Amino acid sequence: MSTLAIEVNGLRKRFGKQTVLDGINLAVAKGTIFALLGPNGAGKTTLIHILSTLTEPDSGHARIDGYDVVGDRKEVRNSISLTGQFAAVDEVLTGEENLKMMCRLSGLSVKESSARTAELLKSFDLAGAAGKRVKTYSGGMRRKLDLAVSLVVHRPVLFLDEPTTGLDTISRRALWDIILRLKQQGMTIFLTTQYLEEADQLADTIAVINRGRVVASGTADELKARVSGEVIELRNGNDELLRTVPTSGGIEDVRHKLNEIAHSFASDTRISIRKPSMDDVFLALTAKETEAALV
Ligand SMILES: Nc1ncnc2c1ncn2[C@@H]1O[C@H](COP(=O)(O)OP(=O)(O)OP(=O)(O)O)[C@@H](O)[C@H]1O
Repeated sequence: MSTLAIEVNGLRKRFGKQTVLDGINLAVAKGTIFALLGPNGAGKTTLIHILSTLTEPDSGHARIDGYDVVGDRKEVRNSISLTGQFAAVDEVLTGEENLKMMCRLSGLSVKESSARTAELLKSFDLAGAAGKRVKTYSGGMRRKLDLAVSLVVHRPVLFLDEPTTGLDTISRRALWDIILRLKQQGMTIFLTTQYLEEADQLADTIAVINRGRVVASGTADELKARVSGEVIELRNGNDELLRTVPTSGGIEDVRHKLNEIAHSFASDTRISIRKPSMDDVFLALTAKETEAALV
């Protein structure tokens, strides 16, 4: 049996004249978290739609748990849960009513539905709000409920399209904890995000997508290593970042870089040298692509 939950080979998709996916290749191991990172319009949602059988590719192949997304649509649908950017819950109903309704629609008996609903409300920390109408929920509570609704029936692969977009830091961290717990339970999780920190914190493997192509993939550390050397950071007296400058980290290069720029900064400017962050990697990779496309 394959150890891969998701395999994508040469996937292409056009909308009219626009090539949205331009030959995507990916592999996601079972029981891992994979993050697809890319700017607005990079093609992330389109790829999730193809992998979850909502859209057909023009060419190429993709398999979920061994099933082909075009040839075995029913099997693929039975292997996945999907949570989109906008919650598919009924706002007039309470959280508990939404969950029970989804349980019943998924074929559980009344008794099973009550038990599963209670279990999900507890594990998503929504028990206190179970009897409140969803329209009174905060963004974080809604997102948790949406995720809980998609997990009524256990499926091995979970797709999360920008799960924490628009949430505050506390709600974002609460969702990260839930996502990590789902991985511990053995799920494979494929998420898209525009947040580098999210990919860095959660994902075992990351692919950076830009203009419909994977421009880099690997672990967060492997990607960071692609931006060679170190980064000089300059901050003012209030610890506000003024500028970052890439450097090899060697004494000669650091001296040279500082000599070049020192005269433009106030005398109380502080410097530190650090390893590249995911932000540096992302900017370097997507900027390179954009430059290439403009030549
Ligand atoms: N059904 C469609 N018809 C025409 N164009 C589409 C369709 N779906 C997506 N596109 C275009 O394809 C491109 C990629 O869109 P997609 O939603 O996949 O990007 P994304 O990376 O998910 O971006 P975002 O982070 O903004 O959601 C965009 O230019 C979008 O306008």
